[in-house]
Amino acid sequence: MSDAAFRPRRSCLFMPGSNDRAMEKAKSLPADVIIFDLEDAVAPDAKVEARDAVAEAVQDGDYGERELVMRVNGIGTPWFEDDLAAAKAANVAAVLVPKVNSADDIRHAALGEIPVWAMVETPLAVLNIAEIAAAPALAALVMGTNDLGKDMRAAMTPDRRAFLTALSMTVTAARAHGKVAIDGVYNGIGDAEALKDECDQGRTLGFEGKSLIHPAQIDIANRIYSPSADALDEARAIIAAFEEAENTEKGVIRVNGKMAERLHLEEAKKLVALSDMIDAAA
Ligand SMILES: CC(C)(COP(=O)(O)OP(=O)(O)OC[C@H]1O[C@@H](n2cnc3c(N)ncnc32)[C@H](O)[C@@H]1OP(=O)(O)O)[C@@H](O)C(=O)NCCC(=O)NCCSC(=O)C[C@H](O)C(=O)O
Ligand SMILES: [Mg+2]
Repeated sequence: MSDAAFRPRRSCLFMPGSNDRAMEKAKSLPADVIIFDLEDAVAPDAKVEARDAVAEAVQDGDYGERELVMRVNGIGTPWFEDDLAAAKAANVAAVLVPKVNSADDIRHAALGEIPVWAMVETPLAVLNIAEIAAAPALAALVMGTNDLGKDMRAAMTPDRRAFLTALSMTVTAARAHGKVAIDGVYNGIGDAEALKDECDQGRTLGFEGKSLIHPAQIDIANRIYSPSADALDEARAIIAAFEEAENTEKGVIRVNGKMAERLHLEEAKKLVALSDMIDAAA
């Protein structure tokens, strides 16, 4: 993954492109990624106005370091082509395509330099996840557990047991191809404890962040998806140990009673770099 692609994506806040107040508020919210939605959160008769409003908001700036992503309407809808053109003209950081089913869909949405993010929210997308993740234009996979649950006729339980296969396949495919994997939204706005549990679960599965629907969810996602103080201490100890003169040529050493190989050194450097980026943006 290039340096430009490596950045914090702990909290990815969705907002309807038809909600001017939310788009204004987002300028001061500590979300790493802002996802302006033109799809399910916008009613059909508000689509065109929302597209113009999002394009204007992105072009006007004032969102600081936040990564600005536009979720367009699905391929085959009357709005898709114009949404893509607006995303390109506004020079968004990425275009998020819903209801993707195949690598052909990614090619269809590819906009030259603008990376494509894909919602993983259909049973076909889960079955085709390896080819979707391998598509060159694809930069990130974002779980859509609401649509996936509907199509699978699966129950939304707190442990998300119906989704574990899809969640894990998505992370595996993303990792196999050096792409980003973002977990799905949690619909309960006032339930901080349940959101925390779901963030813990997503992090354990390997996601690097969570998509969110409300400002009250940002701090929890940021906290859980930030490197912990203990993890940073361990990472810095591994880096320092490999820098010692007697270890510079070694493949494996002992650090604080644990085995550390070069792969751990690589991970340690990434963790420290991520933490530095988070601190710099704060
Ligand atoms: C879910 C909501 C409709 C709740 O709205 P509401 O009850 O009006 O929120 P509050 O009164 O608590 O809002 C307080 C203030 O915060 C601002 N706000 C609210 N939500 C957002 C937001 N997402 N981004 C930015 N700012 C937000 C309000 O404007 C209030 O501000 P102020 O008045 O100045 O104090 C609402 O939260 C909402 O619309 N959320 C996003 C919904 C959305 O985008 N959905 C689509 C993406 S999720 C999805 O599609 C899932 C996926 O595809 C799948 O299949 O799983
Ligand atoms: Mg969806």
